[in-house]
Amino acid sequence: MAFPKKKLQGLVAATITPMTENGEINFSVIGQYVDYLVKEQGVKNIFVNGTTGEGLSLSISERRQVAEEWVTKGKDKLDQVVIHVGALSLKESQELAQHAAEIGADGIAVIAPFFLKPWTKDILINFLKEVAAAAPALPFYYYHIPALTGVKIRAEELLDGIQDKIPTFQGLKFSDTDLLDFGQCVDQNRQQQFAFLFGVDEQLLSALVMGATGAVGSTYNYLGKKTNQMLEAFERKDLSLALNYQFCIQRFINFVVKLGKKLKVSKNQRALPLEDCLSHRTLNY
Ligand SMILES: CC(=O)N[C@@H]([C@@H](O)[C@H](O)[C@H](O)CO)[C@@H](O)CC(=O)C(=O)O
Repeated sequence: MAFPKKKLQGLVAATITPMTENGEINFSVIGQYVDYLVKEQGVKNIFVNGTTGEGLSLSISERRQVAEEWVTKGKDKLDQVVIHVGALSLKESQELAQHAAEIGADGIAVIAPFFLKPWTKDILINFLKEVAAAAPALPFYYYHIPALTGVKIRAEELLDGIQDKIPTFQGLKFSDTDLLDFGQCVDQNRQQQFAFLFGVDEQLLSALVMGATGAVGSTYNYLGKKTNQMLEAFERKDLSLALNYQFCIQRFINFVVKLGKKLKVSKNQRALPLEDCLSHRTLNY
């Protein structure tokens, strides 16, 4: 077993799956995408085939190919490539987990099955355990996203004794706004070396205060640099500056949220005054 592996920390970009105009996966740009994340955003960890990557809307064959391409193109450039392998079918999830191990991914993550839902902690744990067992050398992360799965089992409850059941358990990707639940996950597992990865980008600063060790999110694809500045300010205990960065990021996300489905960018038009939002002119510090 490859443990203990380097702990997953800092920013993790939840990658978009690039598509052609015909709805086919555009593998040809993944190499450039890796370079962009590393060089322009300072982000060296990625989370593939998750919510942002529309993993659950892809076929199993597509998910395998996408995972493989990211691992191949990220080799010697990225620190960690985590593959989301959750599926409604246990067999498919296990197949994807095994495949992630074969191609040399650095970890796997799994959401709760969301159609016929597990209604107790034990049922959910049993499902996760079976998937994790298909890749026994890979760090395993539980991907908690109750608003989308409808599975409301509290993460804090799930984590209680989890390593006894899933020895490869390494951390939690927490995509929810319940900071009581998140804080208790951290507080009750201080003896463990788990990664606590927060997934609500607009609230990351609050989660850092609660003990988040990193973050997985869609905005780190393009706000990675800015968010890294927030992490640095937080590390230096400059909370006022960190808050300015968080507010800046919130203004951006708020703008996009308000646009909703109307968000369209023509070739010559910027969707929003990104520079105004992100430049030092707006950040009054
Ligand atoms: C529901 C959703 O898509 N949440 C995003 C956030 O990064 C989200 O886009 C961001 O906080 C803006 O609201 C991530 O938690 C999802 C994610 O990490 C993933 O793509 O797997």
